[in-house]
Amino acid sequence: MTGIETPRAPRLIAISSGKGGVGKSTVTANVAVALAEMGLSVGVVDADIYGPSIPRMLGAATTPPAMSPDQKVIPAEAQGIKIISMAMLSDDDSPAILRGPMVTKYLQMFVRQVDWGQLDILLLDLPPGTGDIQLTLAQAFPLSGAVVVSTPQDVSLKIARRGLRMLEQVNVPILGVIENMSGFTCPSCGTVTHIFHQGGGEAIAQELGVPFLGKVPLDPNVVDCGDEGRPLVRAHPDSPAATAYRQIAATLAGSGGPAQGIATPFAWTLAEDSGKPAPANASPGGAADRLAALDHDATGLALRWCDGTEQHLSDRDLRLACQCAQCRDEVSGKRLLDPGTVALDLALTRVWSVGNYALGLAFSDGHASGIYPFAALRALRGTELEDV
Ligand SMILES: Nc1ncnc2c1ncn2[C@@H]1O[C@H](COP(=O)(O)OP(=O)(O)OP(=O)(O)O)[C@@H](O)[C@H]1O
Repeated sequence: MTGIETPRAPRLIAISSGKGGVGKSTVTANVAVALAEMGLSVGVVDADIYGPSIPRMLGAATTPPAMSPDQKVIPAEAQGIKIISMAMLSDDDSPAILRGPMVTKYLQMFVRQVDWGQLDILLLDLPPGTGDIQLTLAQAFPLSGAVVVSTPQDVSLKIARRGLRMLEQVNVPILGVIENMSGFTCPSCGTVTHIFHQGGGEAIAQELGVPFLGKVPLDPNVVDCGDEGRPLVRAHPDSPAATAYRQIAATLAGSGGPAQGIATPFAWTLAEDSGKPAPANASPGGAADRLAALDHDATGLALRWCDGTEQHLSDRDLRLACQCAQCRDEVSGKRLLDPGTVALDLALTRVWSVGNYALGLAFSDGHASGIYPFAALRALRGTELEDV
């Protein structure tokens, strides 16, 4: 059994930002504490592998973690929160130089091979940016949703907008936008003054139709608290920033509930009929881009979508529709796979989930590199495929 396959799987919420230094880790640490204060059982994965700062901000030890008898990593604990971070696996002075695939490997371990116990929420403090690593993460984990942190500055907001679009493309529900360093809290009287522009985060949330979770003001105490390992929500619980963190936590606690559709991750081996996902509810108002059930028989793969639409695609048609780099020219979109080489009796052998947005398919000819996004699958019409 893996770390997240507990009887009640925790909600995995990614905290992301388009660029570094906007306060993503500070938000993660304070929101985690606020969630724990609400009585929830909270874990944090410091997935910011290049600049792990969560242990410092929460005052957790960075000594190498112990292993449980069943060879799981025992997370550190501080402020009532379970924490795992790259900072525990490498010493402070040697920055982690890891390439993309290694990062994903570490993160898989952080989520799946850690003895988390029974968690309600697992927050993932992502590395900044909207590149490959973030995309791979969205594919590797069944995220309940993601939060985007931005500052009120134009450039940060533009990058945040790009990040939001990327998350939308991979079907990660966007739980909302947080505008950090919005206005300045006077250390003596607590009044918030808006030195820079403000409200940009709210405008972007509105423009993209996602929730706006709140504004956290600039507060010099945030920096000291982060450096001393005493999160602001504990050290200055009545400050405007602490109030903002608590409001954000309350909204997050009630959002990102179980996503519609079949539970992910799954890996279904057809010959053994093992790992087949259990069907979920489908109804006319349901999501058109979520799968409610999968079945397979001699005529092909049957898909039922959450809005009740039924679809049937033969194994061979699915193989011919593969969009991987071996089968399609990435630039021209021209098919490289010769339909004449695909046997008429070719069969589907395995089906697995890719994040919340696609299926991976393997076939009896050994081909297993195709990823089939839900939107692309829905657009396929078996009998209308232009092939022989
Ligand atoms: N609301 C705030 N008021 C004042 N300082 C803040 C606030 N939020 C964050 N900071 C400070 O800004 C700096 C960057 O914050 P943090 O490390 O959380 O950003 P980040 O987005 O996680 O950065 P990176 O991903 O690049 O590591 C820290 O010194 C932190 O204390």
